Amino acid sequence: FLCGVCMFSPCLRGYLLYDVNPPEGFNLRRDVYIRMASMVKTLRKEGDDWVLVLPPWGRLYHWQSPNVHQVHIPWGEFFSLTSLQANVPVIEYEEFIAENGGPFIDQVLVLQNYAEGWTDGKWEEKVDERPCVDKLMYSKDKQGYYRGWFWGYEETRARNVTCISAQGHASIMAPVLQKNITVTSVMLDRAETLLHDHYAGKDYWDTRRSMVFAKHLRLIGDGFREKYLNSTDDRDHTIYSEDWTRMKAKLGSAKGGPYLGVHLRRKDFIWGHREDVPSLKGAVKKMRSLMKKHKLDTVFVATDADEEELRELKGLLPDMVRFEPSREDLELLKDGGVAIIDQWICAHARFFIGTSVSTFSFRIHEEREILGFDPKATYNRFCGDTEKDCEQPTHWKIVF
Ligand SMILES: C[C@@H]1O[C@H](OP(=O)(O)OP(=O)(O)OC[C@H]2O[C@@H](n3cnc4c(=O)[nH]c(N)nc43)[C@H](O)[C@@H]2O)[C@@H](O)[C@H](O)[C@@H]1O
Repeated sequence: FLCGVCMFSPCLRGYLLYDVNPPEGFNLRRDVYIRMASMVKTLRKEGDDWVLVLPPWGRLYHWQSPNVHQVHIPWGEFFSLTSLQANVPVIEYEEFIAENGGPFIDQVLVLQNYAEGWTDGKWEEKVDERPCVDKLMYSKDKQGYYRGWFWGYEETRARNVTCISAQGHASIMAPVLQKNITVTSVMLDRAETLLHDHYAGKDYWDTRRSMVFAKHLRLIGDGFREKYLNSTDDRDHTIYSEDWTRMKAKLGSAKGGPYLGVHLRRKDFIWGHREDVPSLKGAVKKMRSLMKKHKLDTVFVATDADEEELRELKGLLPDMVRFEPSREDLELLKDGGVAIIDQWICAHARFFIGTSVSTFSFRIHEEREILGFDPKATYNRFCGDTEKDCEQPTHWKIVF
């Protein structure tokens, strides 16, 4: 077992696995990674050799391109593993299977909120083993092992599944794992239940900076910028270092390419008729006024709009530039790769405007913060057509 054994004998490795509520999208999942990385750092402070197992990407609600195989996707397809590893020890799930001698997870802890909510309206950090509140997404097989989604790996089994009510920061789980768990592999399911240890502090930013996009995606984005947007790092003062520990651009140093970058979130953001999301007409009006104000002739639009809305948008804004991969490229890049390239291009624009409370837009803000853009050119969002108090996004200043 793990507790403190490293001081006296060869260290056993603890594997921390995790998963997130199925409907959550790509960019919230990237945020949960930051919380889990922080927890592994806390666990390692005691000297134990914990490693974070990267949950394979797949079956995401928003990744709907037909006939593209989108399951069992390793993190290396989207992010630079060496960069992640320079922050905290991580391994891909298939490496875990190899190291662990098979697809067995010793213990799954399903995190849940307290059934009674916050007692007396008072916030306190707490964690307890409790009966499961929701229907368990795991079922016992004939041999007594638990089956579950497990990122689409049908052969994976858990030896034990328990529910834990947790309220607090990610690291409140560290003592639970250190004191009570005498196994080598633990999976936290519904890991989004835990909060950030210190949102937007140094540790947050270290992990965020380590989430360097995979090189092939950056290269495709850079090639597109040069070819269609007249944008190169030299001219735009956005020189990037693959080694994130050396990437310390001063805010205001980046100029960005001569285009307006837009993230226009649609689909489920408009189905709810949200007050803070504009009509296409409203959005295009805003784009035109920003282009005029910032003397930009080109606009790059990243959007998840459906076919019908895209047609309407093209009619309203015939000169917009979009990244539209061929069928073959889409099969290689997958929806996740295309999303990253869209984000990368938006991150290099002279001026950026995104969509209210979209984590897709938030991740672009962070990327621009890392590249050294003036916050005024980054923390902007569309307002709903009739929205009265259109509060703009918060500037989360980078900390080195
Ligand atoms: C309401 C909530 O919204 C949350 O979405 P939100 O924060 O925008 O952001 P995400 O969590 O990333 O989910 C949106 C997904 O839609 C696609 N998508 C959205 N905008 C673009 C775009 O401009 N370009 C490309 N290529 N793809 C886009 C992409 O797959 C992305 O991961 C969801 O995570 C939750 O599940 C929930 O639906």
